[in-house]
Amino acid sequence: MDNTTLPLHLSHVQKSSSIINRSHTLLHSTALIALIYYRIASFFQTTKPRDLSTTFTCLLVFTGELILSFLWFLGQAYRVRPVSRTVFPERLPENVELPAVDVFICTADPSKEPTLEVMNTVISAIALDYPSNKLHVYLSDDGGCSVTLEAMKEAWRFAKGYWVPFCRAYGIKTRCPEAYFLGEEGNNESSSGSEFMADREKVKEKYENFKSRVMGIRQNSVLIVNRDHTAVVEVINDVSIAEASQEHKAVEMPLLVYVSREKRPSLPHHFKAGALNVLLRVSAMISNSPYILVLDCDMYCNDPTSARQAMCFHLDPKISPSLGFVQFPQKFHNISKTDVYDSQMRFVFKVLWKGMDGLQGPCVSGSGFYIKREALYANPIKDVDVMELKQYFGPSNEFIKSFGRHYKPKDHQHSSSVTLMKETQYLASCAYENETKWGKEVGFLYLSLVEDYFTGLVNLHCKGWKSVYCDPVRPAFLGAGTTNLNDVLVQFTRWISGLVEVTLSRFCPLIYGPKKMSALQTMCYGEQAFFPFYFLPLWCFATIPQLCLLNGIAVYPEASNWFFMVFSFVFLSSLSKHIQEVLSTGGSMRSWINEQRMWMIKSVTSNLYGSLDAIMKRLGMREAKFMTTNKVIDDEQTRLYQMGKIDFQTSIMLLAPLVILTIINVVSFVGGVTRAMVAGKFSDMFTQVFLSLFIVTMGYPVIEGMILRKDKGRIPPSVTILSVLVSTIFLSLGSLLLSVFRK
Ligand SMILES: O=c1ccn([C@@H]2O[C@H](COP(=O)(O)OP(=O)(O)O[C@H]3O[C@H](CO)[C@@H](O)[C@H](O)[C@H]3O)[C@@H](O)[C@H]2O)c(=O)[nH]1
Ligand SMILES: [Mn+2]
Repeated sequence: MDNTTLPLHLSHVQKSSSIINRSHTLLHSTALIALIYYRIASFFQTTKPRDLSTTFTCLLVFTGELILSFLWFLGQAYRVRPVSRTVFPERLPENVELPAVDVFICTADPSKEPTLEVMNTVISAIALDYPSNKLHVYLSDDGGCSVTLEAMKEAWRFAKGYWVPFCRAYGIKTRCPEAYFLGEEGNNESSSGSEFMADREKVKEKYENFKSRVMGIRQNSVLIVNRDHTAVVEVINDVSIAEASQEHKAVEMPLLVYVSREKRPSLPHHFKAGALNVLLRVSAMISNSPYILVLDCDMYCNDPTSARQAMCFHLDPKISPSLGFVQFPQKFHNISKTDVYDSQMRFVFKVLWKGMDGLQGPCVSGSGFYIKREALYANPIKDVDVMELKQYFGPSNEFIKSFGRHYKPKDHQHSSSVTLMKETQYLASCAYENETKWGKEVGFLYLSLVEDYFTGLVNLHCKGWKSVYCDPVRPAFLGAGTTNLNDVLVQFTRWISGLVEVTLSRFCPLIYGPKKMSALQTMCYGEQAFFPFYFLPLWCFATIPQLCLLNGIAVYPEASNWFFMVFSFVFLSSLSKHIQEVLSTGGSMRSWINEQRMWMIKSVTSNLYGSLDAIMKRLGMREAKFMTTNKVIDDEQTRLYQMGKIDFQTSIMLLAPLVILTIINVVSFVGGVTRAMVAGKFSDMFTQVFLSLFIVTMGYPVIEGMILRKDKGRIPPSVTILSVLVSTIFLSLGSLLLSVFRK
């Protein structure tokens, strides 16, 4: 059949989901309106006048309900039109017609990001199934560490000498060597002839050698982040290395470049966004590819065809002019069966992004996206005079010349010329961005710690660019997920802080978005901007009804009241909708519990601290700080994670809220049941007793960690004692206050 007439990709609206979703939205919103009516009416009722304590606590609970309803309402935008997609890379044009791709990999800290893992990512990118003269791999080293540069040379030798030829000869699917030799592929391959087995053995041995050399380099150096150095740009595939080994045949290889931008302790460097902007400029001088793949240093390429899959969208003339980027989900290679921490963020990548894909497209998700270079340069490239361009892009003439220049494959040979290297160093210097629009309007934006979310919002979707979500069966990229409570919460706190930075700025999506994006797309971005504030209703619902229960104050309608049905419906309807969404996307009841529990845990800790952090930054009381996520494996922690046991080894700041809230709910549940048995009255407090029971059930791992567990990951007795103290103070002070204001 003629390839040119067949579509490169298909999209498919998930009809049944969207019908279920829309009906649920209708029912649930009706119930919410009834609930709000009940609350308002009860404040004004005159038949049973209320005392001050009741009014005040009901007002608090009502505020919590309003915040939850608002967030729920914003979230409905994801549910309107979920989409899934299929690609047909075999229908792409010939290799000569494919556009060039630059791969950007970022690393920052050699002590938290093991060099071997980073090199595996680099090698997997070099080995992508894409014409090698159209592939260029850049590693940005914010650690400024000679270890990384030396290891890269080793990686280049191993890739050129053995790995790439081996992968090409046998069509190996797993192109990350560590994953390949750990996994099953190859051991039971159907075509496992004796020649293949021999080659495999040889490559394996060379890989072991490569590994021990990298380990050796690490051992003989100090692994500290260098915060004071000039820019280093080095093209790795220089002739000296290629000729050094006689064994190397004429293997065509992609270009490999090491970039470590200038760092000075007194100057801001804007973390990953700053690193990516330097790569944008440096790569423009060397390869200037029209498309860019961005990867975190732990996210190796697991499917060599991802670039071709992305091109199925970028090369479709119908969508290409407005298509900014193709996002693949973040997936992880170290997720256990139970995944207690929901480290894979199932819901985001299985439900939310599919929902946005049916609108203007998913958010930039930090890693695993193929973006159009032009989209990052913002508007004013065409028909503007050079002086104006310089105000945007900085003083480099060479860089500005790159705009019109089309990439020529032969340029490789000239890529290490002296003048060129001088220019790239200049482009990678701290001073270059002064008085320019980099980070403000051009490239990746600096205002927020979640540069991905923010850049996607302001520079892409609000400028009219669209995105698509590509979630093939074989994961395109696999990274290292956070698999202990501390890493999960620290990472989440950073994200929350970054989101709140945007929410508090003039770019708050609900203000900035409506004129620039559709209402539904704005709602999705808004949901993420306001989702940090979940900590308000969750803290309220975990303390106020409980305190009231112990003091005999009812904050919900009694079980015989008609409105009791409304409250029950709202509760059950939101739980069952979540269950339906988890089950219909391949999750289990266990995943539902984990997601629900982690949402509660994160809300009362990370959401609270992250929001405070952002507010303090806003007030100038705190400086932005990027805590790089730890990617080093700890055996004991991995064991607990594999067993599905929460590892409570974390700071007291993050742990205490969980313990305090659990204790308060245990006390109020016991108090409530006792009261019902003694007074024989159950109906007026039923909801409050039930709420405590629900929280205690969800918090069961905390109780287990306090009392039953003896391993390293248990809750330390000191934290338990402190929490008992704080809970007692809260309950007695609270009770005192309530009684003062009660007649
Ligand atoms: O100053 C810095 C800090 C970080 N990084 C790199 O940025 C990447 C992401 O950092 P990581 O510590 O792994 O953070 P995560 O929270 O795991 O990353 C998620 O969240 C980030 C936004 O906070 C996104 O940029 C990432 O793509 C996304 O995976 C890593 O490759 C780092 O090496 C830098 O290059 N320079
Ligand atoms: Mn990461």
